[in-house]
Amino acid sequence: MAKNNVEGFELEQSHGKERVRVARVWKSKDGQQHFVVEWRVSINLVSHCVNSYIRDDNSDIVATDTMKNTVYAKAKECSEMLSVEEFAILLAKHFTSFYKQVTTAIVKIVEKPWERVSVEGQPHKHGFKLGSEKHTTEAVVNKSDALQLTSGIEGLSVLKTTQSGFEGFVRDKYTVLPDTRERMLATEITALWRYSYESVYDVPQEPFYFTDKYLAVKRVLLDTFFGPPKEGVYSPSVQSTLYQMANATLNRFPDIASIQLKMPNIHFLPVNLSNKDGQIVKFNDDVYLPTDEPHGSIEASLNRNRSRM
Ligand SMILES: O=c1[nH]c(=O)c2[nH]c(=O)[nH]c2[nH]1
Repeated sequence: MAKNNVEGFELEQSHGKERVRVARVWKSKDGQQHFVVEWRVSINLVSHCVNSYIRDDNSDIVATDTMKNTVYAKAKECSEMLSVEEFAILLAKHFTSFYKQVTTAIVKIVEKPWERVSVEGQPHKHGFKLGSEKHTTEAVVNKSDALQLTSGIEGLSVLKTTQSGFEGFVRDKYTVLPDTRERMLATEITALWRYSYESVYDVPQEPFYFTDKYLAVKRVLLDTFFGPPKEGVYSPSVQSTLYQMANATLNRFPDIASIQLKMPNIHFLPVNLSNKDGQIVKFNDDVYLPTDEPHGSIEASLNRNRSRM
C-alpha cells in the first residue's frame, strides 16, 4: 500500500484489476502439437496517485482497463511457452519499469489444470481435459527489481483408508471422541511456498524451472502423505502428517525458504444403524458417511531458520 499523510490522516491505497482471464496457445515448430494454458490474473499496483483520491485529479492513474489489456498484450508477446511464475514476474516487472509512479506491482495468477488427454493410448496433439488441483503464484516486484515469489497448490484432495489414528488428546467432560488407531484420513491440501530469490535477476532462467519445481513439490507432498505404496505410513494426527510434509519440502528444495500448509480434517463418520428389532449396520471400518462440514482446520507454516540461510 502507498502511504500518504493527507489532511491530518494517513491514507493507504493501491488499485488493480482482479480475475482477468486469458488462455494462450503455442504450437510446435511443425504446427502439429499444441500447448495451452488458462490463467486468471489479478494485478494490484502500489503507485503515487494520491491526487485522484483527494483532488479529483486522475492524471497519475494507470487505468485498471489498461492493466487488463496489458495481460493480453504480454500474452501475445510471449512467443515461447513459459511458466506461470515467469509470466507473473514479467507482468509485474513491466508495471514497475514502464510507469514512473508505480513503486510495487503484485501479480497473482491461478492456472487452470488443463491436461493433455490420451486417446488410443497416445497423447493427443491438441486435446485437453480439466484436472483437479490448481497451480498458483504471486510475484511482488518493486522498482529496484526486488522480488518476492511464492507458488502454491490449491484443491489437492487426498484420502487414505487406513494407517491413520488419533489418540491421547485432551479428555474432559465434553469429550466423546474415542481414541483410535484406525480411521479414514481425508483432506484438501492448500500449499503455499516462498522461493528464496530476492531479485528478478536471481531467478533461474532454465525453461520450465518453476513448472518442474511445482510438480516436484507436489510429488514430495503426496509421497509423504501416503508413504510407500504397499505399507503406507502411519499418521498419528493431521498435525504430524502436515509437519512431515512441510519438513520434507524444505529438506528437499534448497531454494524454498518457507512453506505454509492448510489441511482441513474432512471427516468420514462411521455408520451404525439400528432399529427396535436390532442392528442393521454395524461399523467395521467399511461403511462411512462422508461429510464436508463441519471440518477440522489445521494449518501451519515452516520457515528456514534465518541464521542458516
Ligand atoms: O488429526 C486430528 N487432529 C485434531 O486436532 C483432531 N481433532 C479431532 O477431533 N480429530 C482430530 N484429528
